[in-house]
Amino acid sequence: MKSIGVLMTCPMHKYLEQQLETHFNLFKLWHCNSSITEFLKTHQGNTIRAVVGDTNIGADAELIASLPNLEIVASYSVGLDKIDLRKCEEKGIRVANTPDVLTDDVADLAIGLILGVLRRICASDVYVRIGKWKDADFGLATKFSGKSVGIVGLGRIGTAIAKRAEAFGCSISYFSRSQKPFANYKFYSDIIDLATSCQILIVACALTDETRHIINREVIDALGPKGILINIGRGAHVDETELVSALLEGRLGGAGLDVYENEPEVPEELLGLGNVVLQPHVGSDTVETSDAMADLVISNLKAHFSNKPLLTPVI
Ligand SMILES: O=CC(=O)O
Repeated sequence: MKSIGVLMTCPMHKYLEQQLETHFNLFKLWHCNSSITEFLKTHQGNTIRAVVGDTNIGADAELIASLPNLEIVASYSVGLDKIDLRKCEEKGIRVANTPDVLTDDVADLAIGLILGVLRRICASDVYVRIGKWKDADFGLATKFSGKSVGIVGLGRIGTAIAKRAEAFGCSISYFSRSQKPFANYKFYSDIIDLATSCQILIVACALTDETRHIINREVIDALGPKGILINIGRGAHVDETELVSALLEGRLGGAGLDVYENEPEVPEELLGLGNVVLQPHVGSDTVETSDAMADLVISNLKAHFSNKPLLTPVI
């Protein structure tokens, strides 16, 4: 397989890069200072048969159009929102992603964000470090155990979050396109009803045209001044301007965010808020999970080029 051209769209996990270099003829898109077209002209775009993208740069229509011999997009992510799936389908290009291996990490972080916001873990850590404890006690936080948790999207990650929250004695309800026969949680077909009924709302669905800005002003107001919003999905699930103004005006109790609309840009106003915990899109970024995701990308590519079924096919 050493002669098969594989294009990586941006720097990802070093181990993945090494594995791709070992098994394939690796091209790195970020090594070009010119346009994609220019890069592909100099690097013989027609030798490239696979693209490996991630949550930053996937495979959009322009990239797909410039690779006449592209056969597969193997994404180093579970999210598919940076891949033009319609184009891939149209052109018979296979698509694979990295589900399952990252579920636990993302669900763990969702719980971490809830605890971070409610128990004010980041603020109290700073309090100790800067010596304020010597002057006065930190003050009170808010209990997590027993709260009502609403989950937007009860897929693999949403279900893993639900299980964890259950262990904290929380009542679980969810919103999704359809009721899940396997889930013993209260189903809401209307997201406003879900937001009204829960204290913590967690976004855990895929980003699609239907779920873009699914968390809008109405949902935020339904969640209310004591409500907490957790987003481990995609920034674009939330109308960020509305989120910022709700937090500034006290119409929302707090937020734990791993993702933003224009990453790595984070709205300036959020930086000064004590009721907000911010993470730099690291839901699946542990050594163990990153290695497992990389192995899955390599296995999908090897399967494809050996005419075997993909391990985690999307298309
Ligand atoms: O955001 C992370 C992913 O889609 O894998």
